Amino acid sequence: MENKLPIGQRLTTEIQKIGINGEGIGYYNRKAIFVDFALPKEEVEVEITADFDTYYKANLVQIIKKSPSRVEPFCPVYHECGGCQLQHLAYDETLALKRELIIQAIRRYVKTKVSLDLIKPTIASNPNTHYRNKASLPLQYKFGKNIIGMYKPNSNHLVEIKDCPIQEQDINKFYTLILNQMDKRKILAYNNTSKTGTVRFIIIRRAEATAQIQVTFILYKEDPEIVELGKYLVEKFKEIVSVYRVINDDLKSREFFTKNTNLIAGTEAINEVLNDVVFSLKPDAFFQLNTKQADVLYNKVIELGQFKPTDIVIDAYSGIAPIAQYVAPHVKRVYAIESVEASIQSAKDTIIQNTHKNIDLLKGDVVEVLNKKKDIPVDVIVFDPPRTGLGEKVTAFLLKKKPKKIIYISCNPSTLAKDLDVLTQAYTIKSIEPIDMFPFTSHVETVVLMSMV
Ligand SMILES: C[S@@+](CC[C@H](N)C(=O)[O-])C[C@H]1O[C@@H](n2cnc3c(N)ncnc32)[C@H](O)[C@@H]1O
Repeated sequence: MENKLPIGQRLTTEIQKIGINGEGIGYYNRKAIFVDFALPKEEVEVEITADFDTYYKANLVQIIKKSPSRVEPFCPVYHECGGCQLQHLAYDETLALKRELIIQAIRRYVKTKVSLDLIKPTIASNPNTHYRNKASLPLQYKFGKNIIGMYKPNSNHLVEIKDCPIQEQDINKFYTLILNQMDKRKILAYNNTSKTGTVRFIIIRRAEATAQIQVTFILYKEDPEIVELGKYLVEKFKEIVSVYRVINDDLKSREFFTKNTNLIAGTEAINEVLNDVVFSLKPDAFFQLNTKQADVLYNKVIELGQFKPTDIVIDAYSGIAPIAQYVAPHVKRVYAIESVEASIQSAKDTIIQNTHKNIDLLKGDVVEVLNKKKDIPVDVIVFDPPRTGLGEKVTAFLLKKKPKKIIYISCNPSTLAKDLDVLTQAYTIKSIEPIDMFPFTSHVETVVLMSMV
């Protein structure tokens, strides 16, 4: 291409919009330049760091014309850690930007015209700091101490995290306490170069309603000292009620849990309470990371569903079935479909402990279960799939089965928009509502209500 920019080239560009990962996007000869930490309408000097077929990547060198929405990030390691992408933008503006990301995805993938009036303002998270109820952080042993942190994006440099403003305060507190105990007991983080140490990750999950904490140690190999530490933690701290250890020596896998997962101290689950329902949380069961916003999301489902006592509802991709639990009092029957055994188990325990017994748990892949149960006379289906979205098989099922109403919860605007493109052949979009589940990150949750044309 003519006028190709070499690596290291500096240039000035005006940022036009924000990308799906929160980066600013400027252009050079109509080829996009992705610049982390740059904001729309800013004039910036950048340095090209990579050249791909359709875009450049560049570092921000200096801001020549600053956006009025730019603010000072509140985390001291914001620029290194990579966990958040939007702390340099005023919170209200992050909400507007998340709505914009959905608009961009819909314009790109949905052929039917979608009126902007249908896309509501993003529902803010309150609180928007210390909202995260679970952290899964890697460890390193450095200068005679265990440290915990996040890997700097695209590097093996661990950025130490001491007091994360996104995690719940108790999670920060117990990370510090556990690391101190590990140092004292000479339990070391695993090091793959020297093959020393054992602990690869520590996961801490906290239930907001009960303040109970569950700690899970992901180990490279067995370590009897961890069992002792687990027992100590449960005896010493009233909040820590459940400690697990997992042996996982597969350094390439992104999964934490293996068949070699054992409770080493305390109870099997911690209890969270939402909408008067007690949820049993085992370490590998899915639970939304922002507890208060999860309640907002589930109440939104109730509001949009306008359920009737005669309704039959499906909660697809149900996790531990919180949506089924919220919907159950309003309808005749709910079928919850989930493939992961741990989540099904937690959902079962939740049903046993609570009053709503009109929920049937169906274990398996959503496509297979829907096809097996195709004769159920469904009124409303609620979908909450992973980032991959519904995909061809589920959308084809819906176009054939034609339930009256669909509520689609999505954590990925692109796959959502691709699925909507197919579903709008038979369905009318009634509303699209972004919900901020992960403040100051580029992630956005969306709830879409659709009904038969
Ligand atoms: C985004 S979570 C939603 C969970 C739940 N609605 C909630 O709010 O807690 C998606 C869930 O879908 C499950 N899942 C992923 N792929 C699946 C599939 N093909 N069939 C059934 N469940 C699946 C995951 O295990 C996870 O629990």
